[in-house]
Amino acid sequence: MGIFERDTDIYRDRDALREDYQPEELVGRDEELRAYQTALQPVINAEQPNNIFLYGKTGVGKTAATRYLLSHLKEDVKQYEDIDFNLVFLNCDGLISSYQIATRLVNELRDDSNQISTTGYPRSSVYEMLWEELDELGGTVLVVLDEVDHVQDDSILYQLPRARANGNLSSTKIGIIGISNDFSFRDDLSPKVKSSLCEQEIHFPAYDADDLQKILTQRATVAFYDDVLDDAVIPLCAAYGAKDAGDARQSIDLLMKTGDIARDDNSEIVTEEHVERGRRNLERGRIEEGINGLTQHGHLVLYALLTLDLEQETPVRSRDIRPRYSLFAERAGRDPLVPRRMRDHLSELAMLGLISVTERNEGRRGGTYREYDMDMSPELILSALDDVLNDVGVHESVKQHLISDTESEETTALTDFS
Ligand SMILES: Nc1ncnc2c1ncn2[C@@H]1O[C@H](COP(=O)(O)OP(=O)(O)OP(=O)(O)O)[C@@H](O)[C@H]1O
Repeated sequence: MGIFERDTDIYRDRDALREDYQPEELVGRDEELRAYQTALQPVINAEQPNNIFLYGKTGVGKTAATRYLLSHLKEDVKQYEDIDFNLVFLNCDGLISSYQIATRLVNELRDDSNQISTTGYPRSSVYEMLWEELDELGGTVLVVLDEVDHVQDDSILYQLPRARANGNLSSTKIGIIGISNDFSFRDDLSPKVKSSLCEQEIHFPAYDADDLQKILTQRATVAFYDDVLDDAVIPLCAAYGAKDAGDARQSIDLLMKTGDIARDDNSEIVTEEHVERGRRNLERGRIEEGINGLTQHGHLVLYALLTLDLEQETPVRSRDIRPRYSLFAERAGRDPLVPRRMRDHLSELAMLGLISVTERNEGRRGGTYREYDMDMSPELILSALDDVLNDVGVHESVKQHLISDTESEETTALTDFS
């Protein structure tokens, strides 16, 4: 007998939980889909399309809604002979300049034998090639720029929506759909870009627990066999998703991790306990990834705040974190950073969701200040702070939280911080 055997007791189609799965219907997005459909209506009317800007946090269905509506649009235009419709979809992740976007678009529009190199041309020549390719298509062209916030200069975002108005296109009607999860990107656009690119804006809010339940139920029906999921599983995954960020991707990932753990257990049903383990497992991965990306000073600030938290000293102001941080920095053989730079590290930790920050008001004297607190379980944080513990030593407050393999070593050395 071979060493591999099929184990499909739980999953009917696990791929339905993967990122690249396109659901047939989008649930819980009626209002946004209506607004989006209205904004796309000029295409069907053979009119100049709107430029549309979609924004909202990560995992709230911006790309899914775009793919869903554009695939319908592509089908529905076929009934009108006077519409020649073309779609170009570009994800801007990894493309930071207008030049790179323009060369990629030229290459998307050209056949394989006629591609241009991604360096070496003056920008104006690449734009000329782009106008030529676009105008040759004729009809209506929609260009989708997903994750458009990666682009660091405005040029293409100004040129593309205005290509017709500026006389660069004569036969083609062009519309741009920009998609972004970076709220500051839209605010930082220059007024002239904003007014053309953001002609129609559609905001996708975070999902609440009810929305996430609907989304998860839809996926689970395809992914799992009937009656395999305990009744509490989907509500629990949805509740965690809503509490975290209202992100459908994260909730679907949790459901998949939950199913995988149940499968690894050879369990015939998926239970709440599998959800809890799945959540811990994903959280550990997320924390490790966040912590690994920090500098040593970031680690030292985090370790300092963690020890204060375990001594019940949180929430705490940065000036009260500073003595502990400075002590740890010295132990690690590093000069402590100035207070402002230390606060930058606290902000970064808060941005990564590793710690929480609350703005407080000093009352009648007017000033505001920030207080910091820990959000994550100490065990998870410590398991990712190995190097710092080696450099600084084990603080008394964390000893009982060191995870079992370290804990079991009777020799875990405590450092004297007095
Ligand atoms: N309303 C919905 N119904 C069904 N599935 C959904 C819905 N919203 C999101 N999803 C699913 O959640 C995942 C994330 O959605 P999507 O990629 O559209 O998010 P996004 O807002 O574009 O995020 P990002 O800004 O990170 O690209 C996808 O697998 C998508 O199919």
